[in-house]
Amino acid sequence: MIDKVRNMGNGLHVEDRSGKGNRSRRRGVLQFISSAQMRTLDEQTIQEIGLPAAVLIENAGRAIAAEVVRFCLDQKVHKVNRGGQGRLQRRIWDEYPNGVSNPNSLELEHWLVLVGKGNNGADGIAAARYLVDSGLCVTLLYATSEQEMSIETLAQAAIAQKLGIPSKLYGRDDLAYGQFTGIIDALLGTGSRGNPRGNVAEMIDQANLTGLPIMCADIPSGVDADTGALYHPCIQARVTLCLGVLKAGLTQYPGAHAAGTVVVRSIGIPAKLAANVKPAGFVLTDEILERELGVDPARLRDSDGHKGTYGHVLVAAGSSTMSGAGLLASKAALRAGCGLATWALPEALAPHVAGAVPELMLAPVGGSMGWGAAAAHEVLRLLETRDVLAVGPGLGRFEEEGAFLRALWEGAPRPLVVDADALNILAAAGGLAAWKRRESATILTPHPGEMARLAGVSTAEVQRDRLGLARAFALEHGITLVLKGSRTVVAAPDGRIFVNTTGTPGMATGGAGDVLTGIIAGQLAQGLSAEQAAAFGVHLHGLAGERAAALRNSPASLLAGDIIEQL
Ligand SMILES: NC(=O)C1=CN([C@@H]2O[C@H](COP(=O)(O)OP(=O)(O)OC[C@H]3O[C@@H](n4cnc5c(N)ncnc54)[C@H](OP(=O)(O)O)[C@@H]3O)[C@@H](O)[C@H]2O)[C@@H](O)CC1
Ligand SMILES: [K+]
Repeated sequence: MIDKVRNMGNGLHVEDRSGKGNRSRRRGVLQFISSAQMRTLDEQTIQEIGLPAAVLIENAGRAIAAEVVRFCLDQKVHKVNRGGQGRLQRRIWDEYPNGVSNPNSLELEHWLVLVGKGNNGADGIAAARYLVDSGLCVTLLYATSEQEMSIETLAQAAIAQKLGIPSKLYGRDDLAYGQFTGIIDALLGTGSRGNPRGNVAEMIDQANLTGLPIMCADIPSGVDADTGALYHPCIQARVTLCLGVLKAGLTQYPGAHAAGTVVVRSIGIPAKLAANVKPAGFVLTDEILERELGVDPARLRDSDGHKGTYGHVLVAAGSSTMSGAGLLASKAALRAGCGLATWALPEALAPHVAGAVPELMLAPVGGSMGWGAAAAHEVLRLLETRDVLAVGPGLGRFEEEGAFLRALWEGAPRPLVVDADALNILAAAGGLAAWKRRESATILTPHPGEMARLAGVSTAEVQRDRLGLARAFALEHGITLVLKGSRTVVAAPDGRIFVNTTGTPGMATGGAGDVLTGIIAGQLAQGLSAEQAAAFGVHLHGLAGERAAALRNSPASLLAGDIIEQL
């Protein structure tokens, strides 16, 4: 199966191209691995199985060339559409994507291939051969002389020379970029280390400056394949043809942005070998939810179920200036399918919100003091007859906040979701290190700023390696972590990682996090485990956000409450 992970706004869209036409669906089993794992897989295939490197490179070259042809034809269809020439459009689609297209439709294309000295460069040269045979003009631009090339790259360069494919050596030969229609970046792949240097760095800068569409072999040169962090300089691509298995760094920003549309294609690594590799993580699709997490995405309900079957969520949230947070979280829990929800809130707030959500029960706590140590004990008493506690949205900061949260953390014998202000209280009190480790399921849902406070690092450090940090944190503290932001990362305490595929930039709006907390708590109440509830929760939250955004004139107009209505 060929999977396509398409960048649309901040979302991650998976296309399955195995069927007829392109159906944009979040389907397929998409796992990602590190660059070290990929190198091991390459080596095992070559050395243990005996499949020559040249075969893998041949497959890689053919896959890259096919994607370039596809890209060129897509561009033509786009242009034709604008000109309204429907018949020509149909003709192009008829010949696409099966086999090599009519060379006439590609003769004006002239692609420049940037060739590095490693095997990534070899892939680029192999691609050049297939492109020439498809009717395109191609020029190779070598970063280094032959003496520095890997054995495979040298072999490919010799073949290209015999075929008369034009080539230049960077720094020695003049080159007019104006003649080209596109660029293949085959400078650096999984063997890349640190900031691109020397000729490679100059070639990256110049390629970006041309404004031409860039297609990357395997990864964009300058992206950290494991974290998605950018080195300097870094290719800014239109498409990245990822070879063999999706690389972890392409799932996270800013690497995901530099990569553009990511297409994952097989290069002939035997499935048996690939199956032995423990993935670094999974992209959340329906299949992954079902296969890896045992979640039924259809959310079927028992025909003889009653409200007690689906659990009772208790939300401890809200303050006089942030009353909406508790309402949003509680209502989202109900819409997520729990049977009942109770909102524990400061007594003074209760009269102002009574009746706002008729399905919701209110439990005023804390007397005239509001939130404090005494309120915590009332919350724990309420929890005796409820299934899940979510704490934090709109809570604010208050005296006795550490004692309040510690009482809940150590005293709640039920699944607990900790969000927003409760995360900051947890960080300020040093609770993760000092308090008793919880036995029941615990989910923390920080955004990058809250994560930074919890981990004692800067926000920039969190964002530099979201996958690595989330995994290490969940493992160390035995909790399930939902690290929010584009491509939300869910890390389970056993070290498994899931990257969310749904959502829209419109969801960057106040209250959206409170809604997520409610959805996750609602799933926990229905009996899902912490990692099931967290992963399925972020998936549902994003889907609902997409639907809600589509109903508005602009995604920018999305309100958190709209997300709840689309659950
Ligand atoms: N393995 C296989 O058999 C197969 C591999 N395939 C393909 O090959 C890719 C991996 O190939 P690879 O291992 O040769 O590494 P690759 O990234 O091409 O080059 C690294 C070279 O660049 C250099 N260099 C490093 N960092 C640098 C920097 N910052 N700035 C400047 N230079 C830098 C470094 O040399 P150094 O500077 O250390 O002397 C090193 O020699 C993989 O992504 C895939 O596309 C498959 O398609 C088929 C089978
Ligand atoms: K590359």
